[in-house]
Amino acid sequence: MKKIITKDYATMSELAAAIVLEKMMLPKRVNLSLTAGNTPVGMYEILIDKLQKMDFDRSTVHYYNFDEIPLVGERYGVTMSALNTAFYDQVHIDHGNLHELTAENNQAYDQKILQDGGLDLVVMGVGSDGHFCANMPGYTSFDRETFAVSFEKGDGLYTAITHLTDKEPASPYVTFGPRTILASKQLLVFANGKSKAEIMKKVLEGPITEEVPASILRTHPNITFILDEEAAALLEN
Ligand SMILES: N[C@@H]1[C@@H](O)[C@H](O)[C@@H](COP(=O)(O)O)O[C@@H]1O
Repeated sequence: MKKIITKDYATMSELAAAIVLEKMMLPKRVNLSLTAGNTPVGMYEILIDKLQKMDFDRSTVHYYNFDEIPLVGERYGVTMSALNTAFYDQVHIDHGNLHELTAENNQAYDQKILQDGGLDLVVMGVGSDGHFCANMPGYTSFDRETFAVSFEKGDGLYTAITHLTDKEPASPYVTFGPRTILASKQLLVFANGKSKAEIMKKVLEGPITEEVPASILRTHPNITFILDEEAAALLEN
């Protein structure tokens, strides 16, 4: 496990962008999974700026969304819409290179990834409750590959999900499971700000437990955590 602590959000974003860019430039097919959310906003700004200025072969890089909350009456769910806006549309990624995770294809998704050569890099944030992708505390089993989770209007998951979108979510949501993530060749996890300090202490230095889903990530042999000083404030090591 590699841990990098940066002085601020801008430096964290630069380092993350450099790791992603290096992968994108490999002279071969590259399979990436990238996170939505607030954490990667700075990273995407840097990547967009660099990619717009360089001659970049977009055809060799493929993107596999790692979770999705479908929306009632909408073509795209929460994650795909967010990634389209934050990154894919900005750098004109061909839709043939975007692999949507859906309620229909989730059971075959791990097999598809394997057939496509496996994931080269997954970039993830961590929720302040310790979730990664959509592996929530209380709904996580470390044995799982990609799976769907049903919810009903008004139940605990529905309530948790409505914090992530202003629109009406449609059951089930879908997510990579821990086994899907751990099968990736490389992982990058980043976190910034005081609101992530307590959870990053648990993720990096607490017990590995399904109650803190992201704690399993540190068992991966090729994982880098990048934290700004605020998110790292409670770490002992
Ligand atoms: N599905 C996403 C996660 O992939 C993301 O890591 C998390 C943290 O988001 P943020 O970066 O906004 O804190 O939010 C959502 O739940």
